[in-house]
Amino acid sequence: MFALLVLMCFGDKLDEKQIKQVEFVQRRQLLTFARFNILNLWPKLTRLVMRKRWEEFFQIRREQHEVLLPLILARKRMVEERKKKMEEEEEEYVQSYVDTLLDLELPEEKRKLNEDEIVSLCSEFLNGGTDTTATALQWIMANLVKNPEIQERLYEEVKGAEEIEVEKMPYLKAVVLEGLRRHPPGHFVLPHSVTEDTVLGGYKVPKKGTINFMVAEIGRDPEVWKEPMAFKPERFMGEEVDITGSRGIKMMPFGAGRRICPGIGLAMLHLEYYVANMVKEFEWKEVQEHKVDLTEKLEFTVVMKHPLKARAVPRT
Ligand code: HEM
Repeated sequence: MFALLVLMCFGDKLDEKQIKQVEFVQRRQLLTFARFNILNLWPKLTRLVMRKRWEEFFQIRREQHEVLLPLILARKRMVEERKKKMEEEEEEYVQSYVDTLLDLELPEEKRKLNEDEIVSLCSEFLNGGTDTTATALQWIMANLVKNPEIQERLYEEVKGAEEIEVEKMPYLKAVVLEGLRRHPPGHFVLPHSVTEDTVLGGYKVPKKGTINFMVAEIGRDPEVWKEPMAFKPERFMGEEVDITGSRGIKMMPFGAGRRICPGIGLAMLHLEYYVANMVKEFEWKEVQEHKVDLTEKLEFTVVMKHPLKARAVPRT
């Protein structure tokens, strides 16, 4: 998943060593996220009393720059060369995320993004799109291992297809949606700030107050969902479910409204393709010594406390 996101971000394929370097700086950032969060609460105060931690934070950021920036600049040079070539030889190339950032002009400020901003946006793209999708995939596969009859019904839908055409596979979509409802990778959205005094559900929320939403509880509300803790993709069959929240909210694994996850389309596509191909090529069986255990554990996302261990038997 990470290598795929790196390819989408920087364009041309990087070698294994480069991917490992990117993975190292990004993973370290994720793992230290909680430790540095406090610096953000009272920056003026913590700059005085937590100087060591600030230094550590800047050092990690510097090292991230040292790895990501050369890749961005190399891509910039390559795109410029290719653009020249294209004019001469009409050659085409696939756009990467970095290309779009290099082209972007901020309309209000009438300026291009600077290097620091591009590094941050690449980092956000890589971190935002890897753990979330990989976690969701693991939960979905765990439920398919635990429920062989659901896996079999899905296999019936995907087995004949030469290529996976997700729009013709309603049960596949239902399996992915049920996975996201029952096990959203994030149990909360990112913190949101209120722009004016307001009242929500009878509670006064003051201007600048921080609020969040209980994503997992919403998707497991027994007043909205029948048998909410059961894994039943059938509940999504024949029913158009809108997960963007534009027509009411029954589940919101990607958030809702203006700050909804910008990777929603990509994530759904990745999940559908991965699940379909994994089930098409292999039968996923439970291993006696490693029974599927759906206990949750909070890391950067809410992951399986005991990661899935299954036997993948090639389909003949
Ligand atoms: C199953 C996969 C994913 C899930 C469940 C997920 C979920 C979320 C959630 C809940 C938020 C916060 C929304 C809010 O605060 O209201 C978010 C934000 C974000 N996601 Fe995703 N996401 C996924 C995949 C991706 C992918 C593939 C990308 C990009 C490649 C991505 C990039 C982002 C970014 C950049 C933000 C921050 C947006 C902002 O600050 O406004 N996500 N995501």
